[in-house]
Order: sequence, then structure tokens, then C-alpha cells
Amino acid sequence: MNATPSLPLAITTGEPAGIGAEISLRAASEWLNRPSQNNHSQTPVVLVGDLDFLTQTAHDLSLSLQLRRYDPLNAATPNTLDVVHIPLHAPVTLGQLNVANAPYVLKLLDTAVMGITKQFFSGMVTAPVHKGIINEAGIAFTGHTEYLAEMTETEQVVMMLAGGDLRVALATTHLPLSQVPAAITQPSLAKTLSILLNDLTSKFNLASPRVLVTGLNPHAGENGHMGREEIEVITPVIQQFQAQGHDVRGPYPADTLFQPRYLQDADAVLAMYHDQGLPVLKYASFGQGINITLGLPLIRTSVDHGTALDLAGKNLAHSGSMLAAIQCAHTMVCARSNTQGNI
Ligand SMILES: NC(=O)C1=CN([C@@H]2O[C@H](COP(=O)(O)OP(=O)(O)OC[C@H]3O[C@@H](n4cnc5c(N)ncnc54)[C@H](O)[C@@H]3O)[C@@H](O)[C@H]2O)C=CC1
Ligand SMILES: NCC(=O)COP(=O)(O)O
Repeated sequence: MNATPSLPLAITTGEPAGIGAEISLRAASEWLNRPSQNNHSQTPVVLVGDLDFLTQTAHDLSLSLQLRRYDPLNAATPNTLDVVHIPLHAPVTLGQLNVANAPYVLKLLDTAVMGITKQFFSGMVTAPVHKGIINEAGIAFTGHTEYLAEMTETEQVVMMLAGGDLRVALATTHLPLSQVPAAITQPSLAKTLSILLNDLTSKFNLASPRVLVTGLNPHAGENGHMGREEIEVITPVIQQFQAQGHDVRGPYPADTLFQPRYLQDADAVLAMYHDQGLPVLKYASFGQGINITLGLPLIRTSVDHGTALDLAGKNLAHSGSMLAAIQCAHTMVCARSNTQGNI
């Protein structure tokens, strides 16, 4: 047993009008009551959000949790959940977005990143944010993935979702479909594959990961008759990695790749764009899957769903994905402390 508990994971509670507070509180409560596993004590968690709002939400959910303001010098007692208090900018009406709280949502992320940088936190787990309302507040924002890359000055990161037996990584993230082909170049695809292979080994303990790569076009371009990206971009990059000894295969037509015959021995699929890969994963495991940002200099996991404004305040949201995201971040913290010593 690793007797020294690691630094806490920061759970950013997301868009306050959505289900973020509810799933964060419920998942944290379940996590705190779980027995330790894998010879490691459970990584502690702290919530990042408005203390009064979270206390009211915990009360509405009848959770038997005491919330208190986070104090790094004073460890939380059992059944007590620490909150890094970030005040809301405006009162919350559940289910109704308010531009006034967009800066609050981003402050949660900034606080978690700063806390990781200063070694108060071991990593971050993010509840969903609403991309649209942040943009309507006049702040350009496409997602946590790109925001965290920018904040940490990381040139390229990779979005990967995992659920059931499937891992799906994406060559492009939140781009209009019309911009996808131009964004997939040999250098960008090679960098994506390199991050994916590296993190599957370092974070998921896979010594020689097998990655299956989709084509971009229908039928992977049908020998160039339905698009040339497979011939001009994707195949040369796959061959480059194969020549280096990596088990990377494809390009496969995306509509036939997602069947057990291909997937049973694969460690991950690399899909070319958001709506090529994620619908399959969400069909397989929606509500239980996780989203991991690979290539960042910090640990970040998240849920596989959005803000679910339609469920906010109804005590109907499932917290399984949030709990899985905490579990995954904990596993990554343990893997890191095994290789680097406990931090
Ligand atoms: N990690 C993040 O911050 C993410 C944020 N989003 C954002 O969320 C917003 C809403 O996106 P939508 O496409 O409507 O997807 P959504 O995932 O919020 O909702 C889709 C459907 O799934 C249901 N649902 C979602 N989470 C659930 C849960 N935990 N338990 C039970 N049912 C659940 C909702 O009620 C709705 O019927 C958008 O602004 C999107 O950008 C979407 C995905 C991830
Ligand atoms: N569909 C996944 C998604 O939108 C998650 O985005 P991010 O906020 O994690 O970058």
C-alpha cells in the first residue's frame, strides 16, 4: 500500500446552469466512500466552484456531505469535501444559461491549472461546460481540449474518448467540417499518432499499442475515386510509423472498421474527425465513457457528455461518467507516481 496519499485531483464543476455541480458532488461522494484499490490509497478530490451554490446543490440532492473551504494545510476529514471557492458572477437559474457566468466557468479551469502548476493538485477532472455561452460572452472558446493546450503552451494535443472496450482518438477536434480536410496534413497527423502511441504506452501501460486508422472519405477514398487524402496524406504517415516498427494499420473505411473483427485486437482507433469517431463510442458506452486529453503536461480527464440543461435541477443526471473520469485520473496519478516517485 502506498501510504502517502497523493495530492488531490481538482474537479472543475463546469457550467453552473447544467448538471456539472450535481454529477461532481455525487461522483465525489461515491469516490470518497470507495475502498482503495491497486495498492494505492484513493487520490483525494477537491471541487472547484462556488461554495454556497455547491452546498445548496448537495442539500437539494440529500447528500450527506459536509462541504468546507479548501485549506491545503488542513486535510479534509472523512465525509468532508473541500471546495476551492470561486464566487459566481451571477445567481444561477438551473437550465438557463447566463453569459455573466462564462468568466466564472473559465476561472474554474484557470484555478485548476494554476493549482497543478503550483503542485497543490495532482491533475484535473472536468465537468461539462457550454461552449456556445462562452462564445456569446465574447470569449473565443472551442473546448477544454484546445483551451488547456493554449494555457499550457502545448502546440498539439489529442482528444481521446474511452468507453466499453473501445478507445477512439481524433485527428482533429472542434472544427467545422468544411475545415477538416485542410487540417489533416502529414506533419499534423504524424504528431497526433506520435502523441497517441506515446501516451498509450506511458499512461495506459501498453508496451506496443496497436492503432487502427480510419480514412477520411467514404470507403477510404475508393482508390482515389472518392477523395485523395488517403493516398496523399494518411497512407504515407501510416507507412512512416510502420517503418519505425509501430503497429499502426489502415486507412480503413470508417463505416466498416467499427466491428468486432477489426476491433478485438486494437488498442485504439484514430478517427479523422469528431463526428466520425465519437457517435460510435457514445452508442457503445454513453454515460460511462471518459474523455482524456493526451499530450498535455498535466493529467486531465472528463465526462463523455455535455451540460444536459434539460436535466439540471431534476436529480436525474447519471454520474457514472464523472466517476469513471475520476477513476481514470487516479490511475494516471498512480502510474505517474510509480515511475517518478510520489508527488
Ligand atoms: N466536456 C465538455 O465540456 C462537453 C461539453 N459539451 C457541451 O454541452 C452542451 C450540450 O450538448 P448536447 O449536444 O446537448 O449534449 P448533452 O450530452 O449535454 O445532452 C445530450 C442528451 O444526453 C442527456 N444526458 C447528457 N448527460 C447526461 C447524464 N449525465 N445523465 C443522463 N442524461 C444525460 C441529455 O439530457 C440530452 O438528452 C454543448 O454546449 C456542448 O458543447 C458536450 C460534450 C462535452
Ligand atoms: N464531444 C466531446 C467534447 O466536446 C469535449 O470537448 P472538451 O471540452 O473536452 O474539449
